[in-house]
Amino acid sequence: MVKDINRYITRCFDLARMGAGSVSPNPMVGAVLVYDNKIIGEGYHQKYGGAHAEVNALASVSLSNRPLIPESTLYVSLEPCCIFGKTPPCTNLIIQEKIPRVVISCLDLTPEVKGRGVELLRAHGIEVTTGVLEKEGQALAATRNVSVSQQRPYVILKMAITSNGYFAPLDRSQFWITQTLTKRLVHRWRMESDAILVGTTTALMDDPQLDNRLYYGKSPLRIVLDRRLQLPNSLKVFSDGQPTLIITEREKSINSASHLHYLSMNFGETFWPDLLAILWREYKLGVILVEGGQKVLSSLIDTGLWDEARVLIGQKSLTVGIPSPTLPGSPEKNLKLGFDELKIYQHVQRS
Ligand SMILES: NC(=O)C1=CN([C@@H]2O[C@H](COP(=O)(O)OP(=O)(O)OC[C@H]3O[C@@H](n4cnc5c(N)ncnc54)[C@H](OP(=O)(O)O)[C@@H]3O)[C@@H](O)[C@H]2O)C=CC1
Ligand SMILES: Nc1c(N[C@@H]2O[C@H](COP(=O)(O)O)[C@@H](O)[C@H]2O)[nH]c(=O)[nH]c1=O
Ligand SMILES: [Zn+2]
Repeated sequence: MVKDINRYITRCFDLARMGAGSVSPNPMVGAVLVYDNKIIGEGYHQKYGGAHAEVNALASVSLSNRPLIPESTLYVSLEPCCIFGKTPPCTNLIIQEKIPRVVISCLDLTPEVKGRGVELLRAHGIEVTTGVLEKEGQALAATRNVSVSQQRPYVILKMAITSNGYFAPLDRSQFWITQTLTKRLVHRWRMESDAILVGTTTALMDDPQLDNRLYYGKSPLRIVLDRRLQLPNSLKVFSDGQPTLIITEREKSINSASHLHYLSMNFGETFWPDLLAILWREYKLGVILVEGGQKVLSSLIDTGLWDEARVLIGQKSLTVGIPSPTLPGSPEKNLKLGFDELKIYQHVQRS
């Protein structure tokens, strides 16, 4: 029985992941409806602003199976919403459809939901089980749950380092550390993020494209720090016609192209919390991938404003160079990627 429950929740997770890159700042959510140990409906949140997983799961039930709904169990990877957001509350639908049992992996930490969805269902006599494969469910909902509780995007630090711990050559020229195949994984991470951010020197020295060329799906918004608007217009992030947000303390340059957006702000002590709060509140960015350089990554680590770090270790080495940023603690995961290695660190926020 527990095995079956875990299997259905795992199916919810698999469905939820199909929304990666399309639903942020909403969470990835999957749902299955089960009658007599058979799945009769399943769905996931496919697009930001679109129908929720529960709605899609119920809509997928065939006409002949519809009478079974009031005798079925709904499995959902995240607590059903009980608020009017872009769509009506899923709790209303579950109550209307007379679903007698709901099994949930983890709670939605959106302040207006946060357990109220569960309470509402129980108040209507629905049997609710929570906490099934909770750790996996929380990992899937982490970007959403961190952003709604911290009022800022979920921040992923990404860096490539040499086998002997260097980040870049001393002259700051571009030095490719990882194998070609790893690049495709990085482009997948880009697709799954709402924005990529880099520092001024990285934009200048690497002239990166910062787009998703090697995986399916969208490219994220590019964010470049350019305090004094000193970077040349010829850089790819400014000249390829795709959108870039430039963070500066100057006023927007007159005559700028329409794909270039400017955010003028103070580069003082509270720069990072101020910037992240604006990116969440005004730009609705739920996940940011920070791709360097060393100064930008180190200053985010120092302020504690990061949630996850993905460190790629290549086989190449440098005899001298800029040392890699130092992360506190030890990695939660160590993975082998062909000739490269990937270490994933999680940063537990003080809330
Ligand atoms: N191995 C890897 O994964 C990567 C390596 N690189 C390499 O790293 C090198 C560049 O790194 P690095 O020199 O550290 O430069 P960064 O790309 O981190 O840019 C740093 C500059 O950004 C500006 N800046 C504005 N606000 C901030 C802030 N709050 N915190 C930090 N910087 C801020 C400053 O310039 P100003 O004072 O002018 O405002 C600062 O000097 C290059 O060699 C590049 O090839 C880059 C990315 C990834
Ligand atoms: N050197 C290095 C990386 N560098 C990162 O990749 C950016 C280039 O992006 P693009 O121009 O879109 O391909 C560059 O500015 C920096 O952020 N990444 C890696 O996976 N491995 C590497 O060895
Ligand atoms: Zn909902």
